[in-house]
Amino acid sequence: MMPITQQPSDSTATDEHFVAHCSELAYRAMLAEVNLTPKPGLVDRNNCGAHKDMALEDFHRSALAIRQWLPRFIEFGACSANLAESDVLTGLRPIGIACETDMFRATFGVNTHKGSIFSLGLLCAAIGRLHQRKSAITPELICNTAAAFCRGLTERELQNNHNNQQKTAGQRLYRQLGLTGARGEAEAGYPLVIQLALPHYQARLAQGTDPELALLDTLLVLMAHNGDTNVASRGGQSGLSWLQQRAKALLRQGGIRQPSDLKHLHDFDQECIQRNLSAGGCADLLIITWFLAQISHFNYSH
Ligand SMILES: CC(C)(COP(=O)(O)OP(=O)(O)OC[C@H]1O[C@@H](n2cnc3c(N)ncnc32)[C@H](O[C@H]2O[C@H](COP(=O)(O)OP(=O)(O)OP(=O)(O)O)[C@@H](O)[C@H]2O)[C@@H]1O)[C@@H](O)C(=O)NCCC(=O)NCCS
Ligand SMILES: Nc1ncnc2[nH]cnc12
Repeated sequence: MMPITQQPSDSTATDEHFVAHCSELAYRAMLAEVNLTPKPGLVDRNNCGAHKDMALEDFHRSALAIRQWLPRFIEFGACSANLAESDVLTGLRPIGIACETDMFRATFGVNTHKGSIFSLGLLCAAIGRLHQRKSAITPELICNTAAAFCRGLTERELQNNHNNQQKTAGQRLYRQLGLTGARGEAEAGYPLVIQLALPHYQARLAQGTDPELALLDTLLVLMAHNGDTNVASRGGQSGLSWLQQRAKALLRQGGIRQPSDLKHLHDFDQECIQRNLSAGGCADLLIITWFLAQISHFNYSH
């Protein structure tokens, strides 16, 4: 994997270019995911999947609202580069919450990208920190840095959360099923992306698979392995196990390699709609996978 190479310089103009470029890739990652079709249970160009309260246009408006915050995450990561990693999240969170507020304003209160903001915010801040410290910028280093920002997060917000009456879906599902959700993935350094989804996507591309088919196949890999709290919140443990087994079975049959395989995804989509299951957490991890794949191509010198 080719790292983003860096040479020392004090040029503000190239820094601005760097921030703008990475932000644009993060924005395009959200569009690449939501426009990808057909995705089982998720919102796409064909339908709203298992969702009754959101459609493609909501995601486009939401992504536009988030776009303006992406440079802020990178800049905060750069500004806080001298802080200990464990102190970064405290400063990053208010920016994430303000970005969430803009997302909810753009969607009239619907949760389109809450998980995506959390993950993209962490990764963008990690990129800003690595850039400021003149480090190489690889997917592994980015995710390790995000993990270091989140050290102790699941313990603080999930394990030690007994007395909080106002539990989020993630906190409730941790108590019920032990799922650590978006926090657990981040604190572990996005292992599902780094060890499974990203190598899978890159291998498919290297084999010459059409990029959209490669991304759909990668979504199946994520669905087969992720303890997605959105799926569990809608379908319980049995819904989550069903979805994982269904994705595994499709992968065993060869996955999505050619256009004729798409009929399997259409069937899977109808079954998810019938069962009211949507893998929003997998969609977020797919956004990150696409984003990191682009970042690893970007050969930047400053
Ligand atoms: C730390 C937060 C993520 C807190 O969130 P919460 O306690 O609610 O935690 P989770 O439920 O665990 O996760 C929240 C969202 O994360 C996505 N997600 C779920 N599982 C995973 C996973 N295994 N790995 C990664 N990401 C995961 C998921 O987001 C997506 O789905 C949402 C749409 O689904 P939908 O079914 O419609 O959901 P609802 O509308 O909520 O319910 P329904 O009524 O419709 O059924 C969409 O948001 C996708 O993005 C989970 O929803 C974080 O929110 C937080 O603390 N934020 C503050 C800002 C911050 O800290 N920022 C710091 C860095 S910038
Ligand atoms: N396409 C999508 N459908 C539903 N939830 C999502 N969260 C992120 N992308 C999504």
